[in-house]
Amino acid sequence: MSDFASLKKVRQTRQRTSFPKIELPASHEMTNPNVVGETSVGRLPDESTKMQVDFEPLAAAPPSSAQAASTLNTEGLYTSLPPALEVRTSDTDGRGVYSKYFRKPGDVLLSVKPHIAALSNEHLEDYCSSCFAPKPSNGSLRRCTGCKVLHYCDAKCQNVDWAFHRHECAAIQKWISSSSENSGPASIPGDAIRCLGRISWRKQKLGQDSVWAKIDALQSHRTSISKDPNSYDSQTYTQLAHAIVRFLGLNSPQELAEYGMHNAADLVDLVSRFTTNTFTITTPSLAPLGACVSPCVALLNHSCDPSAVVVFPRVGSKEEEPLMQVIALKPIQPGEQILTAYIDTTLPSEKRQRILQDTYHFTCKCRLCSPPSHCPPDLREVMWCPKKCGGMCPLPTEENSLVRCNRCKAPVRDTDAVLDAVRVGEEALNKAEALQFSNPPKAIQLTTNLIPILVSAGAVPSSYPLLALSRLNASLLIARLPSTDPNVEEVLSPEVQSSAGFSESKITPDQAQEALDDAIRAATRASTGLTQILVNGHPMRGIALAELGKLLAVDEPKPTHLQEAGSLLSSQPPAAGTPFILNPRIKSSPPYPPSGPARLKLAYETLIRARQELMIGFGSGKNEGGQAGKQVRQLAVDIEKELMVWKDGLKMALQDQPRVAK
Ligand SMILES: C[S@@+](CC[C@H](N)C(=O)[O-])C[C@H]1O[C@@H](n2cnc3c(N)ncnc32)[C@H](O)[C@@H]1O
Repeated sequence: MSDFASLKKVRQTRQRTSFPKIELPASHEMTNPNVVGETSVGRLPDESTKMQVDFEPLAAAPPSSAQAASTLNTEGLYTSLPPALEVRTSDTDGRGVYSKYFRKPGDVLLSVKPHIAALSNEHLEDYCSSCFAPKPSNGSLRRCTGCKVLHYCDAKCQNVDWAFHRHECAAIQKWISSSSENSGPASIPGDAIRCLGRISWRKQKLGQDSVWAKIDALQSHRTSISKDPNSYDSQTYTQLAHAIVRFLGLNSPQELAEYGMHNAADLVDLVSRFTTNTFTITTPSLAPLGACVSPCVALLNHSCDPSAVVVFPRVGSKEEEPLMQVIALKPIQPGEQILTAYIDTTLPSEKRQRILQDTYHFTCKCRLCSPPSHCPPDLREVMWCPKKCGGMCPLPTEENSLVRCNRCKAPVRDTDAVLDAVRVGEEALNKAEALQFSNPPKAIQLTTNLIPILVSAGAVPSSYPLLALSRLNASLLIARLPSTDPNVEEVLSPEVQSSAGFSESKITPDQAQEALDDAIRAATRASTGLTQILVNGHPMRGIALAELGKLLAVDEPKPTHLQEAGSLLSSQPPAAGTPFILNPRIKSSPPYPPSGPARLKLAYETLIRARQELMIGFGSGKNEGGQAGKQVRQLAVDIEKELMVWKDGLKMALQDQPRVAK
């Protein structure tokens, strides 16, 4: 049977889903890198290492040698793609990657070790900074004796990383000693800065014609940076530019030349190329781990309805990891552009457009963002028909409150109630997201309370913010589950006791069963929502199903619906994503989750479905669905054996029964 350890770990690492915002010491003056007519000076905290970074006027700055170098590097960048792919340029989205041949879902289109990668601060102790493997459950990682910050599996991993860590090691030590608080992750430069440092030091050592200069051939949005000093991108660019100057230990603008930069515009270009082209490295179960840059993967353009996905399935050798792969999600025709999603595509279109505009400076015109007029409403933005005819209506908005069912045409009368539920739900989601690590019981309470409000307002499981609340709720409830390890005796924290109304500090079997069943219901709701809107085989769907299957496979602390032995073979458990969760208006549903053998059978079926999806999202063939797919397969095999034991036991019990005389 399964345990919660891996599920809990996933939850702990789900802290960041997109490009990181870095924190600078308060002494850093915030200046807009692109304000024309205003002299902006970046101040460093340590006066002795103060360097003036004049960021003005960047938009009008002439092409620098770094930009000229990009022409040279473009050729090298394109030839690093495998022969089955080619780069083409269009007026709408610039360069993009096209497939020369037909590819089917699950095909690995591109497989590379990222150019540069760095773990985020909170993972530096628990993951190897070279191969990104987690700390072994029965052992520990080795700490770098220099910086005492990065950790490695062993000396081999450290050697592989040394070319990158060499300068970084000294720079981290200097950074820590000049920080006001000199312990804990806050006093270490973030993953974005460490990535930028690693690129710069490689370029400094190997020169402007080396592979490390390929980043200069990537797209920069320097000239599109907002002129508003308070805008998100303006602040991000300023912070990153200041921090990189400090991390590289630059004392004068002239020193930028060593890194192929000749003025502040070049520095901002570097930062812009990074923010436009960086990826979040994830674990095989999609928890964020850090940041990386891969110039050839960065040539792929975006769609909110993508044909491919970028994943880190952990199928490479230690030296190849973290191996980054682009996998086909849909059939791709010869000559078709391969498109991946840069953002969380479960969000509604307005939110997606805002993030794409703020971070990537473009307006998406994909099928989801600009649907043809006859298209049914997007399931991210719909509610059930108020007349319960089984049809759906677009969720009302402030601008469009006159909405009707797409089937029976009944209007939604109480639009204010729906608008209120959505508004309150969104507020609770923001609060719960902010509190999820500092105060999980409060975050659980917020999400648990708001889900029924949205459900009774008619929201479908895939709609925003219900799906986001359900996913957060499921991950919080999984993290709260007591350990299944018989050697670990857990005591409830006073916080959990008061929030859940427990009178004892030790969890009883009844409470453990209830907590497990709650987590299963929450995971089912989240998985149902994801299945409604994401394409078959999307890695998020596969991982959500795998989590649900693992939960169903956990030994029940106190089985609640023990079946008659004779009903084993005939029992029909509800399929994963049961109708009562899909449509709460259907009242006469069987109890969910089932108990005993019916539950085990459901676990098996869910894991089989998960494996089929993981075999697409994390690659078919040799990949075998990546590490997640292999684990799920093993668990399904174990459960199949357990089901056989049940069946055999039942047969024997029936044979042993005294025959009833006719
Ligand atoms: C990671 S780069 C992709 C490669 C880029 N097209 C190039 O020429 O280097 C991201 C940038 O490409 C452009 N882009 C990507 N997808 C797009 C789309 N669907 N529509 C318009 N522009 C897009 C945007 O300028 C975005 O900031």
